[in-house]
Amino acid sequence: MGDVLELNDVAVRRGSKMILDHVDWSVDEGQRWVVLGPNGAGKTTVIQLVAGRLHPTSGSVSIIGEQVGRTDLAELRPLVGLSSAALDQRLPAGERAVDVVVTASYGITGRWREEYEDIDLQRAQSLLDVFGVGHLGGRTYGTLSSGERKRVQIARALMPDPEVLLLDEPAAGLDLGGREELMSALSELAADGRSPVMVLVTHHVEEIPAGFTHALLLREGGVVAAGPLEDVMTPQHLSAAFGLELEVERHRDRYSARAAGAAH
Ligand SMILES: Nc1ncnc2c1ncn2[C@@H]1O[C@H](COP(=O)(O)OP(=O)(O)OP(=O)(O)O)[C@@H](O)[C@H]1O
Repeated sequence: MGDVLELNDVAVRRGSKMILDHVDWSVDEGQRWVVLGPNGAGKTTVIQLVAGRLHPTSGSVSIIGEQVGRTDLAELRPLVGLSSAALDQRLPAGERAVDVVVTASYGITGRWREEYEDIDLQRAQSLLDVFGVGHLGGRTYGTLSSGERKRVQIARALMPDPEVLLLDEPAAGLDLGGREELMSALSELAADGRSPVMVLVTHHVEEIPAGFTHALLLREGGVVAAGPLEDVMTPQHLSAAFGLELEVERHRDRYSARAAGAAH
């Protein structure tokens, strides 16, 4: 049984549509997972379940040994740091980047009348430093580029020192330089034994940071394959997930994929 996250025969239904069906997934301490699959495969829905934001229609979801439905979701949420596009839209454009990070200790978006401890502000600043945006702490969030915002969001997700870090498409919309900088920051985080369990959602095999250990491959709400990265990232599994014949290459610690037979 997964110590950290566990899905047992999970289904999620919306109206007549099964968004997830018969999903089993187990995540242990120290692992770094990528959740990969085409549009509409159910990746964000899986993340919402393990973030304690959504109840399954059937089956069971456990977060750090606590079963969703039997435990107050409000108690589970601080254990899980989440960075997603939906959350980004709720962050106030007029707030300083450092405040966007520090408010996460209080589980809120938007600084109001709270007094923050110096130690919290120092932690927020050092997390911004780790992601290379320490010099932007005093700038308002709305003035940051999308790449800078992504890094502030990840710093925010790490602020409460969560047990699990969930990153839903962290590289979406970034240019090549921004993507590669983010990949290298995430690789460093993945290599640090003090980091939380990490789960990263993407459509692109090129966006799997070096140092990630496992993959969950989804298609149409079901699991195509799950396990150690090298076992899952085969042409057979990826072709089945994406519905076309793919060639897959690994160069050092990074992957790339293209349609089989495409001009080289
Ligand atoms: N509230 C809802 N009502 C109906 N259908 C929904 C609802 N939420 C999600 N879906 C559908 O469930 C499916 C899975 O959605 P989900 O966002 O989890 O997929 P995804 O793999 O993250 O997709 P993408 O890569 O496009 O972001 C999609 O077909 C989506 O249209």
